[in-house]
Amino acid sequence: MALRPLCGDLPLFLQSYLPNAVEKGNAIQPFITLTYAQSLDARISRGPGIKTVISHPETKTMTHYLRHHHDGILIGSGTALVDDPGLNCKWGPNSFANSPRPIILDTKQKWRFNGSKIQELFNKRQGKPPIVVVTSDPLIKEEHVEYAICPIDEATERIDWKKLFEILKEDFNISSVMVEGGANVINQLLLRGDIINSLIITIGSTFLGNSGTEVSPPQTVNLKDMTWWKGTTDVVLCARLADD
Ligand SMILES: NC(=O)C1=CN([C@@H]2O[C@H](COP(=O)(O)OP(=O)(O)OC[C@H]3O[C@@H](n4cnc5c(N)ncnc54)[C@H](O)[C@@H]3O)[C@@H](O)[C@H]2O)C=CC1
Ligand SMILES: Nc1nc(O)c(N)c(N[C@@H]2O[C@H](COP(=O)(O)O)[C@@H](O)[C@H]2O)n1
Repeated sequence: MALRPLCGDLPLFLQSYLPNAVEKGNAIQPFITLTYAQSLDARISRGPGIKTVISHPETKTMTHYLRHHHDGILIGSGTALVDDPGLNCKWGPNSFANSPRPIILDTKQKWRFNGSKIQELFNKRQGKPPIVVVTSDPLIKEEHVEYAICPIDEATERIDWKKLFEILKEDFNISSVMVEGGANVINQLLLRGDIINSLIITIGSTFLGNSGTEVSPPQTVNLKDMTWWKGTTDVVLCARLADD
């Protein structure tokens, strides 16, 4: 379905939270934006396995505008398996050129490009082929997929985010990444003020209830540089993670 036109005041509202060309060019780390849509009770879906629309069409367009401004878009395997998202950019005249590279964090190697929405869009030249993040040489290598091999942190049994973003910049020329979720990924990265440059949260005017998938980091997280946009049914918060 076609997107609504972008609300006229959003580009200026978002401007100082978008990847900056000068910063991008000089940094070792890519510019990282953490962005998602949540309900008033901090749920990002109605429950496990349930793809849930929270954003109003005008904030959905904003998400595609954000996609246009990033080289890569990262999600966890939970989201890839449940939502089968397209992760392309429908904003602007050329979906292929405007789209970020989908990056799927799939250390357990469960997600397949073959048969996915990402493949369907790639075949129609409306989206880019994905980079799949793994911890060792993948058991199955799919055509058109590139693999980022990222070491696992022995203590946490998770990949080291800093290392991953360095690999994406160094080996794949990805200078900016928009992280879209899901909850597991967001709850980790809300604690990483050392990595996250911008936080952009759409808040829909609905409660999804306590069986919904919750975004809530394991400890207090303070924000700085907050600014709010108000749409028809949603508000958008732009901020940065505070150092404390
Ligand atoms: N409303 C919104 O904006 C969004 C909503 N969602 C929703 O979120 C839900 C999925 O969230 P989750 O189940 O939490 O899954 P998730 O998408 O956060 O993926 C979790 C998986 O990613 C991998 N992973 C995460 N961090 C890792 C690390 N540091 N190292 C290695 N592997 C790592 C693991 O395999 C883990 O099981 C779905 O219901 C989806 O619809 C997802 C994205 C955005
Ligand atoms: N911005 C936003 N609003 C919502 O209401 C959502 N449910 C999401 N979900 C994210 O978008 C992905 C779907 O992308 P495609 O439209 O298929 O390209 C989904 O997987 C979540 O990451 N986002």
